[in-house]
Amino acid sequence: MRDLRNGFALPLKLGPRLAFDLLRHPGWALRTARHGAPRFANFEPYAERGSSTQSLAQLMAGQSSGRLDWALLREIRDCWPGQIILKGVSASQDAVKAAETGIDAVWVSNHGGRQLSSAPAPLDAIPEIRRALPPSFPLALDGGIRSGEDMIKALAAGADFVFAGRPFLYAIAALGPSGASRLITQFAYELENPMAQIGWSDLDLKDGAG
Ligand SMILES: Cc1cc2nc3c(=O)[nH]c(=O)nc-3n(C[C@H](O)[C@H](O)[C@H](O)COP(=O)(O)O)c2cc1C
Repeated sequence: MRDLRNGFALPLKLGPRLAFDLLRHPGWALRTARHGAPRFANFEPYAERGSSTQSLAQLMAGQSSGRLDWALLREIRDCWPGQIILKGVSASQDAVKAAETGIDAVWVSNHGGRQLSSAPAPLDAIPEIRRALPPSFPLALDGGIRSGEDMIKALAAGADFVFAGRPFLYAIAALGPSGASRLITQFAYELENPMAQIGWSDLDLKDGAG
């Protein structure tokens, strides 16, 4: 699966635009030359290091084949003694079925809108899902969370846990490794003002608060 379009052949092929990027970001160019292009560590058992973007995309597409139906989920449940969180749920009927199948928590998500452009926004989907499940059933949410205020909306709409994906990529791309902790500090800061505005003194009190 090794593809020679990685490495130095690629900039030459892509021409002046990439050469311009290399000149503007020599540190990045040197790191890439030394360590190779960034890769998904979780793909490593399945794809050779240095595989092309196209072959990784094919591998990924093979993972989304629609084979995961409720019967298979039941089999997985019966085989796996640990906890299972089902990610990608956006309909209350599916959330209820997941709970009936013995799933421990549901993660309301459209995978960042990257799989199906028309998938509903998790923030729109979660209130009905929350109403359909017992209050103590754990619900997580991600997708489009960009600020502390977004987190408050998700929590108020029924989430027990809120996650962010791409903001961490952006923060690290902009600031390097320290970007991740900087973003967490920023999120914490952004939570404080809306909490004060709506009278939440503690996130644990959200269910009892106005
Ligand atoms: C580069 C990238 C790769 C992702 N790969 C997966 C994946 O393999 N499986 C998955 O369930 N979600 C995947 N996601 C979706 C994230 O887990 C998460 O649901 C999404 O990024 C949340 O939305 P946000 O980025 O708007 O916060 C990926 C997201 C990005 C940006």
